[in-house]
Amino acid sequence: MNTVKICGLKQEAMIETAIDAGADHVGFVHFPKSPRHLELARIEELAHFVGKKAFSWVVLAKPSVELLLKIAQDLPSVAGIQVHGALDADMLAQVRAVRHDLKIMRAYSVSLTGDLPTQEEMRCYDYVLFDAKPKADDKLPGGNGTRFNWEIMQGFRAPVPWFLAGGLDAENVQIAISQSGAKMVDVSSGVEAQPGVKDEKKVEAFIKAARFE
Ligand SMILES: O=C(O)c1ccccc1N[C@@H]1O[C@H](COP(=O)(O)O)[C@@H](O)[C@H]1O
Repeated sequence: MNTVKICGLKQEAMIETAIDAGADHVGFVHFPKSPRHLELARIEELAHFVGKKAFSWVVLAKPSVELLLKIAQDLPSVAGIQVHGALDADMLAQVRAVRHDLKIMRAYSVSLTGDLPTQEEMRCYDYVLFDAKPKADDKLPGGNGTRFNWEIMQGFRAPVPWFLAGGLDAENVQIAISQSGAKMVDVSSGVEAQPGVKDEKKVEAFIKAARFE
C-alpha cells in the first residue's frame, strides 16, 4: 500500500476525515505568508489530537536554528519537521541534541535530474521530499500546486524514505506514482476547495486513488 501524507490541515474534523480515509502522515504549515499558516501552539494542539494515529509534521521554509530548537523543545506531540530550503549540519546536530527522536525531512525543489541530491547528502536526513520549483511570481517555496516532470525520478534510489509532492491530485496521482516509482505521496493544494481550505471529498478521493495498487 502506498503511503499518503495530507499537508496543510487546520482543523480537527478534517484531520479525522484524512486519518479515517487512510492518511499515514499529516502536515501543519508554519509559514506566515501561507494561507495554511498556523501558530506553533495550535500545531501542538493538533499534533496532540493526532497522537499515534498518524505521523505529524511541521512544515517550515528556511527556518532559523532558534525556530527549529523551539519546535524541538515546545512541541512534544510533533513527530517531524519538514524543511523547504537548506539546513546545515550544525543546525541538524543542535536539533537532534535536544530531541533525538524528532525526524527531519528535507524538501528539495526539482525540475531536472541534475537537481536531485546525492546519496551522501540525503543520508543527513531521515526523509526527503521532492516538490516542483516555485515559479518567479510564486509567494510560497512549496504548496503552489505545481507539478514537475515525474519521469526524472525513474530509477531513482534514496538511502532514506522519499515522498513525491507538487501538484498532485486524485486524478493524476496514479500516473505520478507509475512515472516516478514513488511509494510515498504528499498533497496540499490538490485537495483544497480554495487556498487554505481543504475539501473533504477531495481528501477522501485522493487517499483512495493514492493507496490503490
Ligand atoms: O503549503 C504551504 O503553504 C507551504 C508553505 C511553505 C512551504 C511548503 C508548503 N507546502 C508544501 O509543499 C508541498 C507541495 O504542495 P502542493 O500539493 O503542490 O500544494 C507539500 O509538501 C506541502 O506541504
